[in-house]
Amino acid sequence: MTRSSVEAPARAAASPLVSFSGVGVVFGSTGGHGAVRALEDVTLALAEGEFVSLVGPSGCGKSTLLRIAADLLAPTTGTVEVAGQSPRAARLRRDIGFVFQDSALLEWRSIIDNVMLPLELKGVSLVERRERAGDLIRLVGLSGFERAFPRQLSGGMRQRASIARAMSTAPKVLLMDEPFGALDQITRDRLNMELLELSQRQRMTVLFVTHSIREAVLLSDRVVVMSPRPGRIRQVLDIDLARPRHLAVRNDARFIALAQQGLAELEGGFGDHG
Ligand SMILES: Nc1ncnc2c1ncn2[C@@H]1O[C@H](COP(=O)(O)OP(=O)(O)OP(=O)(O)O)[C@@H](O)[C@H]1O
Repeated sequence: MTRSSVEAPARAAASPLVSFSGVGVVFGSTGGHGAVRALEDVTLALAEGEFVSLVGPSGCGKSTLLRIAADLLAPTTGTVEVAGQSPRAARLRRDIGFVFQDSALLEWRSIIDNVMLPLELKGVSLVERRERAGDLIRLVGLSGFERAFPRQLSGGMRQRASIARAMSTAPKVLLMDEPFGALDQITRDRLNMELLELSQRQRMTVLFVTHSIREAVLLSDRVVVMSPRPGRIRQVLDIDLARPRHLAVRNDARFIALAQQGLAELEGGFGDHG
């Protein structure tokens, strides 16, 4: 059955885990000379366990939206809730995990020490930290590399470690900003599959930024296409492909049609702008 994109936000609104309501962001003084309107009137709700991707032209405010949810930035207008509370409260309760394009691991700490860091900050005992970090390292396929340092790992392995670290506090929401953008295609495919499996198994709510429409369609329940700056929601695509998904789904006619539709929306956005 095909769900329309009009019904989808209502479904998410039933018990939203993340909600943006009328969010706008202006950098610099509002109305001032150097002011940059990054986002305008963004309203979006993610249901618990939902995987939503943001795609849009460079500079349309995707990272800005993620940073707002992560409490790294306050919106100029509008409101945001994460797990029923403000982003600040959600961050302090460690309900949010964040993964960047560059793994941003601490180079002087071993992999297990990196994964344990959020637990350390939360005051979890050393015994429990070791156990949980060990489990996560196994989960992301890095067994045997606990004592290695980040520089000894490949890019894909570093991203796996980064995902394990973000998941260490069992966050309700995982925010991912182009996490696989710097990886080769084969590693990226493999990590896409692992992320799909992990997010389903842990019932995590994921907000994922990517430049690849195909990656967005492969992973998501919904794909949000944004307009050029100031970023607004241009279209929400419902990805009605069955789960569990495998890489081969990319050959299905429905996948190809959805990816083409997303691309057309993106290109249309550029057309409207110019
Ligand atoms: N701290 C800041 N001060 C001023 N302008 C900023 C700041 N952060 C972001 N911007 C501007 O806001 C706009 C949105 O940036 P953002 O990084 O969110 O876009 P994006 O869609 O993630 O881009 P990309 O796809 O290239 O990563 C850009 O024009 C950027 O230059």
